[in-house]
Amino acid sequence: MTASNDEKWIDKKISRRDMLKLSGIGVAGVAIGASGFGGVMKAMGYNVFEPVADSTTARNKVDFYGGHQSGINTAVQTHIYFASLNVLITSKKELQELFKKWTPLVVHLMNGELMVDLTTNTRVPTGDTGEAEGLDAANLSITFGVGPSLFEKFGISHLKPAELVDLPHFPKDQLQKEFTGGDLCIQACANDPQVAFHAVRNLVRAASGKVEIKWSQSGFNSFPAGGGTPRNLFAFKDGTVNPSITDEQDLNKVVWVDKGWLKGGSYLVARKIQMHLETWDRTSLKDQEATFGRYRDSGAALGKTKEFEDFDVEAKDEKGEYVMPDTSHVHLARKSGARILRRSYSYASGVMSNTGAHDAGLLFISFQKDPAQFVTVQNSLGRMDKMNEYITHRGSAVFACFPGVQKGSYLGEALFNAL
Ligand SMILES: C=CC1=C(C)c2cc3[nH]c(cc4nc(cc5[nH]c(cc1n2)c(C)c5CCC(=O)O)C(CCC(=O)O)=C4C)c(C)c3C=C
Ligand SMILES: [Fe+2]
Repeated sequence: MTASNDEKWIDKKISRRDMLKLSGIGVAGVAIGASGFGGVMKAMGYNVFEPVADSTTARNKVDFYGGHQSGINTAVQTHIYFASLNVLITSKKELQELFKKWTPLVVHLMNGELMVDLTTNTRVPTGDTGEAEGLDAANLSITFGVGPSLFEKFGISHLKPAELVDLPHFPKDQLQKEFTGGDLCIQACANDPQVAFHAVRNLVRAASGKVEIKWSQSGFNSFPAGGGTPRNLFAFKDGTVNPSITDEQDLNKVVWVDKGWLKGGSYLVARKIQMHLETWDRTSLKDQEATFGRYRDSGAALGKTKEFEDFDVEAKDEKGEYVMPDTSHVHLARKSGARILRRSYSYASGVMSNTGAHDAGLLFISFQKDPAQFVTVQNSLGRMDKMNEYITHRGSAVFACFPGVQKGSYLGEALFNAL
């Protein structure tokens, strides 16, 4: 191939499909030596010695590089695959190498490309597991966080931000160890469930022997045809009152950490909350609406007509009773005075083996500049929230999500620079 041809190849953006076809060169038996394959890799834009760029031509692509990680102020996608990981390695150097290794792989995944496939030899496992072949980037976002236990494990407790502590026990919590905690998390969200799963699967596979999945949960959000707020499994619009993801000033107040190595990052709180659908389905619509303090169909606050109309939690009717009951979920959440960015997904994972009831609910996820914001809201809901009759908190975790990555840098660099 001439130099000019080579350049033409380099300019060409190559999709997952093209990459598999090229990998097929090896399958067809054409001999490509190590340097030859390096040339093919280069032609594909995969130079292992250079940082990988965000594709400018990929369809449905979320950018990787920027001031913040993707998956926080990213428009909510239809699917999530959330994984909480245990770290098996013990040296700080190995941990740093792991994040350096993951960084370009994440860019490839978010570009809708296959992970770097260093072999065309069909006698060895392929670099990418392949199930995202033919699918585009599907607005994949990938968010990494580190849990409190990671700092203890690596003897770097002095770098653990004071805010990063396990959440306190809340009244009515029935947490199960198998859905709680973790050294690291990977939140993969996409508009295709297989793209989200493929991302986590391949990142964990690339770190084989270094990490293991402690617990994971998939989830979904279904948006109305014309757009708008998705409904949760209790059929109520969920996500109406939330900071705007385009209002950076407001996100600075609510979401982004403004000090230390975590500056530009955020804290992720995950709660796996079972929703007792059978009990809910036996409840009258009036009681359901009193539970949330909103109308089911319109999503408006009780006493209002439009979903996004503001309301006064203290407003009373002519009988002197709260228009929005003071035991309702929204009344108590609003009265807490704390704000968080909610980014939750419904889940349905078969049945509970002990009861035969649906194992379904909400993978509640919120981002905040301090986990104390979540704690304030949860304490306000406390024992009073009428919704407690219909839910059980089963899992819990908190993670510090790194700031965004600039080209040439890698995930978590600020933490490793502080070592
Ligand atoms: C501690 C934080 C919260 C938990 C846990 C939580 C669980 C939870 N919520 C719903 C459904 C709805 N929540 C709604 C509003 C709402 N919820 C929280 C916080 C937690 N929810 C806040 C801060 C708010 C906004 C309050 C406000 O200021 O108006 C609503 C109403 C619509 C909306 O605004 O999104 C619904 C519906 C479920 C089902 C659930 C656990 C399973
Ligand atoms: Fe809520």
